[in-house]
Amino acid sequence: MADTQVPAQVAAPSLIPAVVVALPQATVPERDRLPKEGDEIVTDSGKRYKLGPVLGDGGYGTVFLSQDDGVRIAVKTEKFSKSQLKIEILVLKAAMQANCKHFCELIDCGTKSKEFDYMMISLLAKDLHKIRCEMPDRKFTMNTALRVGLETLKACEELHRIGFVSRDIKPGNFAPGVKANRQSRTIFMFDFGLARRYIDKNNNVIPTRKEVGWRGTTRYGSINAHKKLDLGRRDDLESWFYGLVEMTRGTLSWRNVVERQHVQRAKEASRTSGRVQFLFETPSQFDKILTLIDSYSFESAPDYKAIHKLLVEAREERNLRDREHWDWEEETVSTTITTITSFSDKELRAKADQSK
Ligand SMILES: Nc1ncnc2c1ncn2[C@@H]1O[C@H](COP(=O)(O)OP(=O)(O)OP(=O)(O)O)[C@@H](O)[C@H]1O
Repeated sequence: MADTQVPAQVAAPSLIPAVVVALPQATVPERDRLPKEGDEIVTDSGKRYKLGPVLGDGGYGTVFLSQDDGVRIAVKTEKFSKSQLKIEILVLKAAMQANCKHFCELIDCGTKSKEFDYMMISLLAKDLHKIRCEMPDRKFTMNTALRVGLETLKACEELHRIGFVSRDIKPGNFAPGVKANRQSRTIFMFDFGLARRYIDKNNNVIPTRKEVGWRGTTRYGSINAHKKLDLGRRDDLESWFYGLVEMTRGTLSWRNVVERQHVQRAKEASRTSGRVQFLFETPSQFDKILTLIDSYSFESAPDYKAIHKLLVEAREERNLRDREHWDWEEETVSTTITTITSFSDKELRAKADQSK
């Protein structure tokens, strides 16, 4: 109702400076205003993206469903003054240049002056944390857990290959692609808000800055993160490993521990007296993977191949076959053939229907 203020101005025009009267309120950008469902973003190239239902909320913004030439996509927006999208865009551009397989395509990006930053990226299904929590016993079958382990390890390797560390590796930052893009068996890494370059222009590892602040998520942070040390590739892999154990077992020894310091102690114990409990009912290869990761220093280039080989070995020991369905695909039960649809695909269709 912008018009409601006009009568006062009309009644006493001589009291109001001309510049104020002439300036329509709608043209003044409201600092850090986020868009909402139904709004349209017009990019610098003039392309228009209508924002559909909200897919998720982040710390500084909102992710929306949208469309690009009839293809469903995601639009991530973040408040102008808080935005971490610049680093995310840097990572996604580098990933596209290097033909990485485990990152969203960056379709478009830009800034709505003083209000918000935005980027248009390929659509993903529900993240691995949410999918796991919907599984019986809150864990994946061994077949899916190990395949997810292989896919997410590849994603970490790709990120490191293009010169970045995530510093926030966790199941909630990985998601399968959508069936419509034929990507439901590829796991994508997303959310690079805490990412950082770890190599300089000459491909040398940037020396550790020793103590820095806390980075990441308490449950999955490496022991170095607890010690507030600079984080490198090995720390991403330590976090990856915690996620892998959780997806395989359905729990982590420190799941119900709240205090960050106590979580650190539980992680330290998981290398000594608590190791058996930590790795309970996981493949014997997990113990070897943990030993390998723990042997790396800040500068080490991890041996991704060796970890990959151990995961493959765990699969072979159990005769697990690639042809079997993944936990988020609907099973083909006896003679009743159901369509293989990811949960998220269904939900997205429902969301899109609701907004029609
Ligand atoms: N490409 C995508 N496709 C579908 N949903 C997405 C996509 N990217 C993000 N989302 C959804 O939006 C949520 C928030 O996204 P993201 O984690 O990137 O934001 P964030 O602000 O960094 O979040 P946080 O504060 O949790 O770190 C995700 O949990 C996910 O549900």
